[in-house]
Amino acid sequence: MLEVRGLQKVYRSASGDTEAIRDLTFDATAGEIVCIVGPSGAGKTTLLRCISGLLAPTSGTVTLEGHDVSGPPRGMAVVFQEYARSLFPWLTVAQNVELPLKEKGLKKSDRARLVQDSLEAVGLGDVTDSYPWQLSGGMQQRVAIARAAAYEPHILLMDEPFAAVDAQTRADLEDLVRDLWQRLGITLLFVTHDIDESIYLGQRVLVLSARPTVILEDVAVDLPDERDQLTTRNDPEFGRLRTHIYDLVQRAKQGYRPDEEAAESAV
Ligand SMILES: Nc1ncnc2c1ncn2[C@@H]1O[C@H](COP(=O)(O)OP(=O)(O)OP(=O)(O)O)[C@@H](O)[C@H]1O
Repeated sequence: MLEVRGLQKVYRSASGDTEAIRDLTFDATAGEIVCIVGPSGAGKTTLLRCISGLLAPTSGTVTLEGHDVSGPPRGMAVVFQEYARSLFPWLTVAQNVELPLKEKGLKKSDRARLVQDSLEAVGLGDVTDSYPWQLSGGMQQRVAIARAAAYEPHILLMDEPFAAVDAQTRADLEDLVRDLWQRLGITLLFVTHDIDESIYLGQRVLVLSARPTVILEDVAVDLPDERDQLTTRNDPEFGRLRTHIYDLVQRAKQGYRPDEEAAESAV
């Protein structure tokens, strides 16, 4: 589904170069949930921007379903942290969800069905004619998720989508995302700061080093596919993974890198 090969990104500016990503190589197979964690400023957003074709890599390639990504790919949807900025305040909830479907060229009856189905799937079937600013933060993020789901993407990228909502809403949205993922059979790449969230959602967790980023470890999450907030988080394997990933992220913050050469340049 997705192949990232030798990805490097250097931001160039008059005040100097910033190497955000040094060398990233990984795959995601169709239907997989891969979570990405790493220290603040590691380059997680940069990585998602390169994968979504919004930013050109300095070197390396991103291939989606066999095609090189050089602009926003058709089969991809993205949900960002800032739902308030990603929804149009002058459009109703239904119109916000419908907009990308118009751009996709779907006919009116198909659009209406997808809008209604996706809003019902996220529990917002009764606020379709409201405006985003009339909804709570958690509800607005549900609209953004419904918009992505209605688009019927093959791959969905989510960049810290729940960072701005309260803990209870966050747990509900995590379950919603797992539910949509299971029902739609999509591939999901999910960036988060929250180690527990990465384990709860993921089948794999990619742990990134500090900038310039490389992969420290590709951790397999060996937990049953049926997850719930109490049982899964109390599973001894969940605790083991939490300790392991926490330790990796702490070492990443202290400058630990897997390759000798990079370790020297980071000092
Ligand atoms: N447009 C830009 N121009 C120059 N440098 C940039 C630009 N965007 C990001 N950077 C730098 O690249 C590095 C990686 O940034 P990025 O936002 O990808 O990290 P992140 O892991 O997503 O951070 P956080 O976890 O804090 O959200 C940072 O040092 C940042 O300052």
